[in-house]
Amino acid sequence: MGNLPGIVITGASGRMGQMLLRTVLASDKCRLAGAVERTGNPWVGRDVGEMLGGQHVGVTVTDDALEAFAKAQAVIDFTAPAATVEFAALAAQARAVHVIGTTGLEAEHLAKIAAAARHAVIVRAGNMSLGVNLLVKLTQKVAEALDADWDVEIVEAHHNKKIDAPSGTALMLGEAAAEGRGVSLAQMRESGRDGITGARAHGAIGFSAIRGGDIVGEHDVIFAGAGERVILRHVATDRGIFARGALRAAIWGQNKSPGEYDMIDVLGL
Ligand SMILES: NC(=O)C1=CN([C@@H]2O[C@H](COP(=O)(O)OP(=O)(O)OC[C@H]3O[C@@H](n4cnc5c(N)ncnc54)[C@H](OP(=O)(O)O)[C@@H]3O)[C@@H](O)[C@H]2O)C=CC1
Ligand SMILES: O=C(O)C1=N[C@H](C(=O)O)C[C@H](O)C1
Repeated sequence: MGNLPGIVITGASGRMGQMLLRTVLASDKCRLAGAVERTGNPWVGRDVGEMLGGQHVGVTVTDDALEAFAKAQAVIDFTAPAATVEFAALAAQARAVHVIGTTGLEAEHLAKIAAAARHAVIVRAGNMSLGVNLLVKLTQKVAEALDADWDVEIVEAHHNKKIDAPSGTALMLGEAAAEGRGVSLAQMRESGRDGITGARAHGAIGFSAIRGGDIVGEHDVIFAGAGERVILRHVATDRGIFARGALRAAIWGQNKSPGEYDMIDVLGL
């Protein structure tokens, strides 16, 4: 047990935090080394098992991230951009692998994460599931095969508590389509159409977001041509797929050289 990699979960009380805690506790490949929440969160000071509605597991939720990270080999972090940037610096200080699932990261956050990755292993992906990462590769392949007369539209649907759009996954798929076509997503991206928008720009990569109920996550990549459409789709029905991917990344990252990696690296796709 002592030799298994110790994992800390940040944002422990969140939707993904709770799923990650359950996944780590059920795994025989790692052990739960800590759980972090921010100061004032009602989980701080309580036993993880109790907060998950079961038996005590002997791990108390803390708001001292550095102290928790120092005792661990990996940190799995599905929180919010400001928190993730802070955790990246602390995980690097503790030389712990930092697995980042947080989405909505802007250029300023990405620059700080890249700086932390000079000293530690960071695995970051807007979607940690096997299925979506396979879809990313397929999207790139299809975009390579079809010319820009095929309009690319990415449609995503998520639960009504999601705070960022387009989703991290949609952006990964958009990047893959752009790469397949040999263009820059920043230049071709078209989102949030409303009103008299004018005709669609040739070669644009469009994004639409649906928010409602408890949708876990659904993504369509539509290649719309003249007289036919190719649609690539992924439907998530259980957050366990993200947690299992993140755990795999945390274990994969042990003994790797410092740097930034993604799930395509982890899965060897
Ligand atoms: N890459 C992937 O595969 C996936 C990524 N995600 C992403 O993961 C993130 C979290 O999603 P979800 O679990 O649904 O969100 P929740 O809102 O349920 O959970 C977020 C957690 O992070 C904590 N948190 C937020 N800000 C801070 C901070 N500044 N310091 C410390 N803790 C903080 C929250 O604490 P508090 O409640 O106190 O605010 C909460 O516990 C999102 O960015 C989402 O898009 C989600 C699923 C899959
Ligand atoms: O916030 C979510 O829930 C999810 N976020 C990720 C994203 O932004 O793509 C992954 C998944 O779709 C669920």
